[in-house]
Amino acid sequence: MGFNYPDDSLMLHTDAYQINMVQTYWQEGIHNRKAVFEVFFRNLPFENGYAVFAGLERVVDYLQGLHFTASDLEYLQSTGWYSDEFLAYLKDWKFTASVRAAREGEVMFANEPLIQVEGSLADAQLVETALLNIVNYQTLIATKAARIRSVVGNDGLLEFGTRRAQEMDAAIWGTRAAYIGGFDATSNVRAGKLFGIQISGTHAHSLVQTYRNDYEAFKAYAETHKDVVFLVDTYDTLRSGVPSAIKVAKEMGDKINFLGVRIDSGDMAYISKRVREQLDAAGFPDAKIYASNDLDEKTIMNLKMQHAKIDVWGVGTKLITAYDQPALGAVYKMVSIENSKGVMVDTIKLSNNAEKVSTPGKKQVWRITRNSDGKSQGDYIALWNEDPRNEASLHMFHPNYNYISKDVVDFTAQPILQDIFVNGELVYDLPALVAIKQYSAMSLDSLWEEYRRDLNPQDYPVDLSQNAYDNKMHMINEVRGYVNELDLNK
Ligand SMILES: Nc1ncnc2c1ncn2[C@@H]1O[C@H](COP(=O)(O)OP(=O)(O)OP(=O)(O)O)[C@@H](O)[C@H]1O
Ligand SMILES: O=P(O)(O)OC[C@H]1O[C@H](OP(=O)(O)OP(=O)(O)O)[C@H](O)[C@@H]1O
Ligand SMILES: O=C(O)c1cccnc1
Repeated sequence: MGFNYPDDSLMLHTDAYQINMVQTYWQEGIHNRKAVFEVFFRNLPFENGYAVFAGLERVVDYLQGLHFTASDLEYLQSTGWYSDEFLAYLKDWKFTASVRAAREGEVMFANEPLIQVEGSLADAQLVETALLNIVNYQTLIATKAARIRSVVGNDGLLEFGTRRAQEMDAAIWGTRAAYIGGFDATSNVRAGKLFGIQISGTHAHSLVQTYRNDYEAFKAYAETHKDVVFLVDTYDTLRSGVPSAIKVAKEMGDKINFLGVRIDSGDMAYISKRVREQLDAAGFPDAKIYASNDLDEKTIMNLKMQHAKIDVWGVGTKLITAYDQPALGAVYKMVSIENSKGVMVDTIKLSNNAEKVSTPGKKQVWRITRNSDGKSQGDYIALWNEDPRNEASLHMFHPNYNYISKDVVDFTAQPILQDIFVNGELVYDLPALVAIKQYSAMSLDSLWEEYRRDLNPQDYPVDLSQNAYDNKMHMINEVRGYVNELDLNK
């Protein structure tokens, strides 16, 4: 569509303040100073013990070949905010920064870089908004999906959210994120086409309403489809819906593959048990019971506690909208910048709220696993020039409560941030989606159960190296001293 702009691009999918700042830097001649920014979130969503990082593929797609098109520049000019010389600079601008990121599907934690952008101040600033937009949403949905997967065990899990999603992009990319987080299939046909996700589905109440009769509707449907699941709750699940489904399944025999029935209302624990009895008694012990209706991990867990006889769960609204926590809150913070002498200096953002004080310096996240059992001991955030693989013993301590500490020996340290772009060139082979999903399950599996449970999980250790910690303390003191000196209220 392009809203009548044949060359519409995502370049202006940003906040005006980014371009405004870049105009300042350009005017001052500092736009090419090197800077490092990192994306991280401060709190895990849904009070979960981990997050599933998602969005990298779209980030790559967005960054590749990013530039201002003619209509982008025309629009910027029409605002009257930017000088012709600056617009001429934007016309030739290309993204040439380096980007490092966690693999898609990786389990990640609060206060650790998910993505790192290192390049000119202009490059790093211009891409902030889109990067956050992508990663905030997709990571949130992948995490919600993983929570739901964790309560259903090996049951089937279908994504049904498109109709309730916050518009079309959210439906498509949310479906992809849900798949990474553990869903098996989706009802969204375009997501099937674009991403190769298995599509799946039953039928709506309107089919039954059209025929005004369960039996007629199921019969007509069965005559035109194989692998059928009948929605049995339009009029009366136990007296009409299920008996009609059974009748059609018996009549059609081998001509259809009767997969089962879906229930979408009522007391699903009670009804599913009665439906199971009816299907079994009719000789369909393998027919599955599908359930949907405002499900989420809490309701599903509760239904399982009630021994509901449900085999396949269809989840829409509460997954795709991240209903109980609609924002992840990931931020993009500058951690280092080149000074006028060409030297990189670390930067910090202070706050009265200790949680909001950023950790200065370009960093790597190291996942520390104990060799004896392959389980994660915690993440170790170190300055870029450090390499814990050279250490025989690693001192890990809580960044706020230093007395909580341990020394780890016989460990493997895996660097989490990978090179994605080097000086604007894509150097990363994007894995197939199914490989991302498998990687995610593996990454989750490396966590102790205590961090994985849905309710009140233990805090996974995210520690700073001694150098990263000392650097942070040093900078806090330095900035405090500077503010005291400068205090204009004095
Ligand atoms: N046994 C159960 N235990 C806990 N929650 C249940 C149980 N059975 C159903 N639920 C959930 O309770 C909620 C009931 O919602 P709602 O009142 O909208 O359903 P309904 O009236 O049965 O159906 P309809 O969608 O036709 O209004 C849903 O979120 C459903 O998933
Ligand atoms: O409840 P969710 O988790 O969002 O799952 C998707 C819902 O969408 C459909 O209902 P809808 O009332 O839109 O259509 P229908 O007439 O087919 O039931 C379906 O029956 C589910 O209830
Ligand atoms: O196929 C289904 O059963 C389905 C699809 C979307 C929403 N609700 C149900």
